Amino acid sequence: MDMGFGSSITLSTWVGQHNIVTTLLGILGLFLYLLWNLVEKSTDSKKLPPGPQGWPVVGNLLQLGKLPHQTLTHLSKRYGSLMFVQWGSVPTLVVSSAEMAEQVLAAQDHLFQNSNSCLPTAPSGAPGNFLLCKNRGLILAPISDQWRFMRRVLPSNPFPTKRLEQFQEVRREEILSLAKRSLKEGHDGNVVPLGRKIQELGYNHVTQTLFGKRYFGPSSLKAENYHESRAFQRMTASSSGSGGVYRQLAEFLPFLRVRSLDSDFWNLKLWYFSRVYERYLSAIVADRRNRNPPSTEVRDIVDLFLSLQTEIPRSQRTDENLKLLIKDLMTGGTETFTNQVVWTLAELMRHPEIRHKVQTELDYVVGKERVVEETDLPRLRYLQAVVKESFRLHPVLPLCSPLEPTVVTKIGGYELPSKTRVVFNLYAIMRDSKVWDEPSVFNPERFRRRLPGVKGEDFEVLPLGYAAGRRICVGLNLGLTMVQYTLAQLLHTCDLALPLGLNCEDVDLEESPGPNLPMARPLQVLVTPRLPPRVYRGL
Ligand code: HEM
Repeated sequence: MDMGFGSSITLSTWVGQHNIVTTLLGILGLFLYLLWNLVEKSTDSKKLPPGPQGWPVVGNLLQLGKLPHQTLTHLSKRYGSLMFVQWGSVPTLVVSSAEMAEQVLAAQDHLFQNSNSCLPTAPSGAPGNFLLCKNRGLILAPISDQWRFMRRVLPSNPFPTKRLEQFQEVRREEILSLAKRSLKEGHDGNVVPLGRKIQELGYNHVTQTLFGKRYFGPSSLKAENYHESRAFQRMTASSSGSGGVYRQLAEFLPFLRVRSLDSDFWNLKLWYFSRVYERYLSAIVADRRNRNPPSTEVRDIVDLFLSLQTEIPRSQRTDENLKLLIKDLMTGGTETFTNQVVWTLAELMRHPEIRHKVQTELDYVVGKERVVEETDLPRLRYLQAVVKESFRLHPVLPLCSPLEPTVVTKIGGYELPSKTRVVFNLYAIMRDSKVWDEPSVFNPERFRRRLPGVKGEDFEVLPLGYAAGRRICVGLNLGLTMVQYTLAQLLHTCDLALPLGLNCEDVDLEESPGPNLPMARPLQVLVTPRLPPRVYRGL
């Protein structure tokens, strides 16, 4: 067969020759790649921190695995607490120890003052744009005037004690409802899916605090609320999920962001979901604005926003900003809380002696004739230690959003190119063996001996982000109170046990790569009452 190259050759000869050519080209490519790496290493070795060898184009992305915080922790043991990795086209510095975190943040805070920030695992296209309005709200927005405004609305301490007190009744009601529903469902020895119940509490609490509605549990299923409730439940279910590894890669490899690759219609679903969400929030805001006569009473965050006449200029008191705020607080305050409580309970089910100690403290401080009140929390010192230890071992946002200094900068003696992202691996920092004995062991006693705070001021325990990095959690007081109060009420009103045939060691602590690091397998327990029946009758 004439292949049109001037000479007549057979198809098999042509293919044979081309196989050789392809192999030679492959070898040449590999040789050039190794040479390129060698040259690059020798020129960069003085200025870049050590790190694992990457591949062309994808860099170290394929090495990250399903749980990047764990892989990076493992790698940092080999390459050190300042490690350089290449995430596709993005050069990244990973900080993995308390000492380095302090050096970078405390000493060099000025570098990050106007830095960009973007979540490493959030594909910017879909959830970023559709759900959280990238660049405009808080969570995914770079540090900008709009971001500063949003943080000002929730002043430097967004849920200060006085404002926390205002919503105390909501918390009490929702947490008691969780205990009552768990007891009811656990009646007759039924296994209770506690994780799901706590998730419902998380949503009910946030939607009640934000705009006075609840969508889970018996009272939400009243006839007039039924359809809205169902719609909300469908909406929350469809918004979860990370979109898969492929879409995560697309964050770092721009050429993967091709519309035709939306083969499972995930982007389309998210777009549809975001429209429904938008309509739903618009109705809530419009309803409140059109209330006649306008209410002067501040019952929730929406009321609060609308009442801040002097604090927020009129031009900023828009429906758009209010909706952005609701979206961010809902995203930030639900699954984080849920997963943190579930991780703590899982540890307590694995360690019955610690669980009993918490209950002994509760009986001593609260007694058995009434339920726990929020005002009891400061006296529950052992419970506080348990919560801190759970925050330390199970950070639900293990890789905080990276910071990106806008200028070339020197960190730890290394010169980093501009646009290098700096990622704080909270998981590694809080398991630093230079700071903690037996760092992987759940041992609340360590917080009885030492008392580092968890509000970002102490570089050894940073579960809520780092104060110096400016993006510290805006709901930290609320989150901390909710986690402590939920655990206290649940452990005081209920006895928890593992289903028949399961031992403590069977409680599986495997992490799932889902958003906010849930447990891979749901926590299932038996729930029975532990207070005299008259206490429950009065609730
Ligand atoms: C146990 C509960 C919680 C944990 C462990 C937690 C953890 C965190 C962490 C680590 C960050 C920093 C993320 C980063 O640097 O990228 C953060 C930010 C944030 N959190 Fe929380 N959080 C909790 C509860 C809450 C609650 C109850 C709310 C609100 C109702 C909330 C709202 C937010 C928001 C809006 C941000 C973004 C702040 C910004 O980027 O400026 N969080 N949270």
